[in-house]
Amino acid sequence: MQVAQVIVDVPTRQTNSPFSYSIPDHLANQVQPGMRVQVPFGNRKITGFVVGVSNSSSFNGKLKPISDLIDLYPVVDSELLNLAEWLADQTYSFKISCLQTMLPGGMRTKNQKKLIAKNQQVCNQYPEIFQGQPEVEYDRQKFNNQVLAEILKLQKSGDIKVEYDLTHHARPIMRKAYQGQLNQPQINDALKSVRKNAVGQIQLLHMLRKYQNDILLVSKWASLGITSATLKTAEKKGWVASTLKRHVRNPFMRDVAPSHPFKLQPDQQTAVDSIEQAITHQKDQVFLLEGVTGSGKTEVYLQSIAHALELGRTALMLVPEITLTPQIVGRIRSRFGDQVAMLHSAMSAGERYDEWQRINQGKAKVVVGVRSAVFAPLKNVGLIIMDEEHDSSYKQADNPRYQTRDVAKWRAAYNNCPVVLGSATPSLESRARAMKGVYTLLRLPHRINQHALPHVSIIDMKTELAKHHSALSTKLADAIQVRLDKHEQVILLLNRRGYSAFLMCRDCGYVPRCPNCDISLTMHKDTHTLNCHYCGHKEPVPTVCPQCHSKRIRFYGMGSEQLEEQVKDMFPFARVLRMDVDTTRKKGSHEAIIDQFGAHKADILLGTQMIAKGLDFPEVTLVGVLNADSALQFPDFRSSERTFELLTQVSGRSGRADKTGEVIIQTFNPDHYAIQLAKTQDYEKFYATEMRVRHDGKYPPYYYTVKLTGNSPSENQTASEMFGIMNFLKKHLSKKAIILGPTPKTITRINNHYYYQIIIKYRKEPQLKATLDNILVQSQKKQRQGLQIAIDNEPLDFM
Ligand SMILES: Nc1ncnc2c1ncn2[C@@H]1O[C@H](COP(=O)(O)OP(=O)(O)OP(=O)(O)O)[C@@H](O)[C@H]1O
Ligand SMILES: [Zn+2]
Ligand SMILES: [Zn+2]
Repeated sequence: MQVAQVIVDVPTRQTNSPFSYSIPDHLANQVQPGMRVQVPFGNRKITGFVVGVSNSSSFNGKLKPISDLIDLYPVVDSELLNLAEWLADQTYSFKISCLQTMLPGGMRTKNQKKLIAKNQQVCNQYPEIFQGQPEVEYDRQKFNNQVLAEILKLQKSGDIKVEYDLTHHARPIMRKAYQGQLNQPQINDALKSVRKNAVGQIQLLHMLRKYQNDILLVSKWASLGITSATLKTAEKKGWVASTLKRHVRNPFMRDVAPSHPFKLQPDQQTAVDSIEQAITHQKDQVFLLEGVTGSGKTEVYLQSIAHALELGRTALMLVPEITLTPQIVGRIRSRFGDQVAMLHSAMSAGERYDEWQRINQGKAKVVVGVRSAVFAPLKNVGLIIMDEEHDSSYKQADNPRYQTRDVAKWRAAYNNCPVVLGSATPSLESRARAMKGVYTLLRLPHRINQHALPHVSIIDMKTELAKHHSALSTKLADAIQVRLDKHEQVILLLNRRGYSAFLMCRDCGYVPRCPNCDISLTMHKDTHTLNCHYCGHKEPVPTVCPQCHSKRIRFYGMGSEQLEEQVKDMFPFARVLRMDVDTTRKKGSHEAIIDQFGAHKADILLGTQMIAKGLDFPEVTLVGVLNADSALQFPDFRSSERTFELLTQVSGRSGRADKTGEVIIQTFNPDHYAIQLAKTQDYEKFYATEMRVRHDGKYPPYYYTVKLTGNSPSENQTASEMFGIMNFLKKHLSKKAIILGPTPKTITRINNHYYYQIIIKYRKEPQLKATLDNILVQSQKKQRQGLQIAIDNEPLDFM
């Protein structure tokens, strides 16, 4: 008898040990690791992942059989199964959530499946499956066990393809299409009969010769030079027939002209050589590519990827949240064309599934994507790149709370390939590792063609605001005017981190707060509501103060919309584009804004963090930062690092080509070292200064850290449970471990749950792993009593 080891999905009773189930005869030799199945559990049927199959069982007694298959082929390969094991261990989470994280969103829920016959012969040979149709819906009720076994065999041999139909999530898009109806002699006859000046029809007939009975979308015909008017005429003559065809979703949305590799500059060449060496010799070496903004890091990535492809291997390139990447994606596609697959959060479930399939089937050789793409089912990986490796979007905030960098390194070790971590402002963790020789440091200290880094000046807004009340300092306003006169371009950054627009009564100081959370409500002008960003609570904007009935209840803080109005008032002839969450909600609008700015159809691009990174426009010679320090007030040990990074990145958008760039930074903390060092763009000095701060404060990278968070509807319960956990930790860890807390979190109440946290800082704690594993197991019992516990290994912040 065959036995399957199954990781089951039972909320509040999770465990990392698989359960054994017997494999019923009709599924003998068909159940494989990496498939999802349905199994009985108690008196329910639940989903599970098969992680192993064996021929006997150590379990004495009768095993329950697997009830049914959810997948007809493994959706997770052996590499990813291994990875899940490691990930669960690393992040103190359950294997089931790791496995689910690896699948594209649309596949996590139950979907209809389609069976597609390889060819007509297969279709005819198995009428019990296909009933004469080339494609049928997989309906478990319709097929008995014997037919199911047959389907599984045919799918294994490649005679049947199984596709997940995401109809419920993303309907297939059907578009008008035309199909040729003529054979070659008929085409010849038609050509003789048609008038000489009917150019369109003649052209169409020639196309029919080539495409015969193919069904082509109207858009495809158009690209061949055939108009829909010509097609309609041809339809009347019976040359073509109209029909509908499934439009294959193209997440790139537009074609990209091919590009060629640049001749590398010496520093770039040295970097590419080292990376290529590691690819060729299959070494899982980690490189830190530290290059100032505009030093040509992207070109290094592209040529290294090309090398991996030449050796018949694949490449994975990770980028921060996609808002900043249309330009980068364009550059990759222009080099590698259709071999590129893309995975990011702005794509629909259907698009992501299509791309996932292309990768899984080996059709895509280069994957570009955000954090979750690190789980792309690429085989034979030859190179992994992480652009902007310091970016905070690489850490997942929910279970499993993984750091993409660690997963990338794991996969590199598994595939014997190098990892390239690239940044102008590497995370202190990575740079410290490079100093120790754990990573290989590659540096690009100069901009391409020796272009100078832009000149940066700092404006003290305290003195500025004493003089006048404008968001733009005199110096910044003057500098903008100069650019407008010279017909150059300007980028203005409004730093939104830790900053939002709120309502306040001018008479009594009343600020509307969320009834469920300890936080003030944020003003949303587009919907004209006050929203809570934590629980989703919404209420109308009051016209009188609920506390003192004054009418002087006003809106405070500057949103990008207000900034746009002010800029337009000051420069009535300037063409201004605004990029923020409101203007980029519609699909493709982000690209549209960037294209427009790139084509110099606007003079000023203003926006939030999304404009800070990755943009490469030669005409931009001025960057203004409206409020550099809104992140500095955060009680967060990384706030200086974040501020320095952001200022360096956005400054790097200025003067990237022949024209010299200028940057003007407005701040209330002109003397803060993060701002002073951003002025000289001196990463080395920043690194040295910040390392001292981290050393003195016993912060990473000198200490390892773990954050434990607990929440429940009762503040008393949360606090007392967290005290219990603290005592447990004290008992099991050494005297050297630093245990901070429990303390209420910065925002203690969210959605009427009370949050407390404990921070552990340590250098060496052999008992830590076992202790936290114990807490993880206990957390399931606590959860049933209403307390949620989260363990965050190496948290991004202590807030
Ligand atoms: N070897 C080269 N010769 C000529 N031009 C190059 C070369 N390498 C890169 N470039 C060009 O120089 C510009 C800057 O390069 P790139 O955008 O790759 O830098 P980067 O370091 O990735 O930038 P950032 O980190 O600031 O976004 C680009 O326009 C790029 O096309
Ligand atoms: Zn009031
Ligand atoms: Zn709320």
